[in-house]
Amino acid sequence: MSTRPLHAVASLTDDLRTWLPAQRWFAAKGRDLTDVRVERAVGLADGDPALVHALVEANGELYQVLIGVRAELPDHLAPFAIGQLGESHAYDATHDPELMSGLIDLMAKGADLGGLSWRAEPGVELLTGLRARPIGVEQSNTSVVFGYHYILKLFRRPVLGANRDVDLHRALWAAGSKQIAQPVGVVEGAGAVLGFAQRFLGDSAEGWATATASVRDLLAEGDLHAREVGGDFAGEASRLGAAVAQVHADLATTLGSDVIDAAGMESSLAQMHRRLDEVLLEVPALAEHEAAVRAAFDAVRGVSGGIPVQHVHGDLHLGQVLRTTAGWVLIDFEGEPAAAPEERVLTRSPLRDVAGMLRSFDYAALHLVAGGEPDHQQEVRAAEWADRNRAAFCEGYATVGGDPREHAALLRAFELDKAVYEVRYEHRNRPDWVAIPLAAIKRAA
Ligand SMILES: Nc1ncnc2c1ncn2[C@@H]1O[C@H](COP(=O)(O)OP(=O)(O)O)[C@@H](O)[C@H]1O
Ligand SMILES: O=P(O)(O)O[C@H]1O[C@H](CO)[C@@H](O[C@H]2O[C@H](CO)[C@@H](O)[C@H](O)[C@H]2O)[C@H](O)[C@H]1O
Repeated sequence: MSTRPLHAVASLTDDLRTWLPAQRWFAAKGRDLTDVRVERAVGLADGDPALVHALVEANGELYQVLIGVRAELPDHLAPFAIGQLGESHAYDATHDPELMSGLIDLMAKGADLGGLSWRAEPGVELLTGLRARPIGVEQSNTSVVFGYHYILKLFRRPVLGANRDVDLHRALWAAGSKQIAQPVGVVEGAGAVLGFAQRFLGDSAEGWATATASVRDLLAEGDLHAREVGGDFAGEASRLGAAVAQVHADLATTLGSDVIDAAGMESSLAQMHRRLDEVLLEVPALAEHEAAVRAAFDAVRGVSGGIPVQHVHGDLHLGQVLRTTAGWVLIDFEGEPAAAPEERVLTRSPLRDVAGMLRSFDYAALHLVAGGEPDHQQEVRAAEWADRNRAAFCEGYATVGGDPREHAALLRAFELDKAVYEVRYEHRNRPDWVAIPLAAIKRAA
C-alpha cells in the first residue's frame, strides 16, 4: 500500500461516488455526483491497519478523506466502510482510534510526509502518546479528541490558501482573548490547511445543549414563566451576549474595521436578494413570504450614517459556543458552510452574528414543540423563553458593545437573511425542521 497509494485508492472511485453523498459534511447535496477523482493519496501508516490520506475531487470540489485499510473489519468499524481494496476493507479512518492516535505525534515532531506538513504553533510543546477519541458528532467537518488535551479538526472541504478559522483564532489568541480555545497546531498540504488542533476544553458544555435543557425545564413545569423556573437561561444568555461583543471588539482592534458606503450596501443587499432567489427555486413554500422579505431587505437603504463592518464569526449559533467554567468560548470561525471561500473572508456587520444567535434562541425554543401535536400553550411558553433570552443576549451585548436593538431595521433584515439560509440548510439536511425557519419568516416578514 505505501508504495503506490494513489494507484490503489483510485480503484475506490466507484465506491466513493456512493459513499461521499451519504456523509453529513458532503456539500454537493441536491446535485448529482457525476465526476469523482482521487487527486492525491499518501500513506501515513503502513501495516494492518494502514492509513492513507486522500484528497478527492467530486463535481469540482475538493474533499479530504482519511482511509483506513484492514484485512478484517471489526464490527465497530463496519458502519464506516467505504469499499474493497483488493482483499482488504477500506473505511473512514477518522472513526478508528488506533489510526488517529498518531496524528498529534506527527504534529509534535514537525513531520513532513508525502507533501503534508504537521506543525505545532510557535511556542507550543505538544504532549504525545495520547489516546484518540473520534467525537462522533455529525458536523461540517470531522474532529478527533486526544486525551483531555487537544481536539483536531480535519477540514472535509479544504479551502486553497488562507484558512479563516485558523487565522481568526491566531489573531484573537495574540490579542489575549479569553473567548476562544488556544490554537496548538496545523496540518497543511496541497496549498490548503487540512487540519487545525486546539486545546480541548474538557470542562465545557455546548450552548445548544444547555439552552435546550432550559427550554425542557420550562416545558416540564405546567404554569411557571421562564423567569420562575430553576433552569432559567437568561443569566447565561446575557453573559454570552457580553462574550460575543468582546470577541467583536477584539477582532476590530486587531484586524480593523470600516464603514460601508452606499455602493457597499447595495452589493450586500444584492447578495441577500440573490440568496433568496436561489432558495425560492429550491423551496417553493417560501414564495408566500417573498415580497415581505424583499421589503425588509430593502428597508436597510433607509439606515443613515453607514454600516460598520469588520471580521466577525460568520456562522454564529448556539452550537458554536461552549460554556466553560471560566465563561463562554466561541468556536469554528470558518463562516457559513454554504458560502464560497471568497465570500466568507469579507468583512461584515457584527449584527450578522447577533442575528445568528437570536435565530438560534428561536430554534432552541421551537424545535421542542415543532413536529408533535400542535399545543398552543406550549408554543406560547416556548416563544416567551425565546423572547426573554433574545432580550437578555442583547442586554449582555450592550454591556460591552452598543445595544443591537437600536439597529432594528438592520437586525430584522439580517435575521430574515439568516432564516432564508436556514430554510435551504434544513431543506437539504433536516427536512423535518424546515418549519422552524419558515415560521420565523412568517412572524417577522
Ligand atoms: N476547543 C474545544 N474544546 C471542546 N470541544 C470542542 C472544541 N472545539 C470544538 N469542540 C466540539 O467539537 C464540535 C465540532 O467543532 P466545530 O469546530 O464546530 O466543527 P465543525 O466545523 O465540524 O462544525 C463542537 O460542536 C464542540 O462540541
Ligand atoms: O455548525 P455548522 O457550521 O455545521 O452550521 C450548520 O449547521 C447548523 C446545525 O448544526 C445550522 O444551525 C441551525 O440549527 C441549529 C440547531 O441545530 C440552530 O441553533 C441554528 O440557529 C440554526 O442556524 C447552521 O445554520 C449551519 O450553518
